[in-house]
Amino acid sequence: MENSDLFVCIDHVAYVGPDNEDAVKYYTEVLGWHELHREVNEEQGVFEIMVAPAAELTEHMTQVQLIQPTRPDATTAKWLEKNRPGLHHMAWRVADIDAVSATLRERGVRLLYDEPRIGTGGSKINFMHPKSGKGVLIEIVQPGTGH
Ligand SMILES: C[C@@H](C(=O)O)C(=O)SCCNC(=O)CCNC(=O)[C@H](O)C(C)(C)COP(=O)(O)OP(=O)(O)OC[C@H]1O[C@@H](n2cnc3c(N)ncnc32)[C@H](O)[C@@H]1OP(=O)(O)O
Repeated sequence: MENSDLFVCIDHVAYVGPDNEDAVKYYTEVLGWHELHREVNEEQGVFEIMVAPAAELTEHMTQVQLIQPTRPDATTAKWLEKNRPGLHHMAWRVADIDAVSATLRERGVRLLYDEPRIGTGGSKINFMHPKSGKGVLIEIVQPGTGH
């Protein structure tokens, strides 16, 4: 795969905190952002709200994903025990997650899941371990139809 075919844009940046309704109130009422989507992802143990600076997404617009853990054994709950609320990960959009995953593995990148899992809006997701992301947890995401 050519380097130019790997990544499309920064899809979203994820904030983790204990109270999503409080976080979304701040983004919408103080900062003037728009809530575009919300859902609970049982597998990941997160309640997430997608917000953007515009009411309609343009092609490569980056969203902020507000995340509240839904159970104590969720990875984000464990993260909150060790860190203050704040930026948790960055997600890079891809067109073909299987092809990109294969190329990244060939290049020695450590992906957390053998196969993609389901993310926001039916997207397909995987994560690069922070050790493979220069200290940053990076999600790769192939958008679904409800994104
Ligand atoms: C639904 C969705 C969507 O977008 O559609 C989502 O986003 S779900 C979002 C929530 N889901 C996820 O995050 C799933 C992927 N994440 C994970 O599986 C986990 O968080 C791991 C990345 C494997 C870390 O778990 P682990 O149990 O190993 O934690 P740990 O505290 O022992 O951390 C191991 C090392 O990774 C570092 N580390 C942990 N979390 C980090 C983070 N968010 N950013 C940067 N570094 C991080 C720790 O500092 C530590 O470094 P040192 O070893 O140097 O001390």
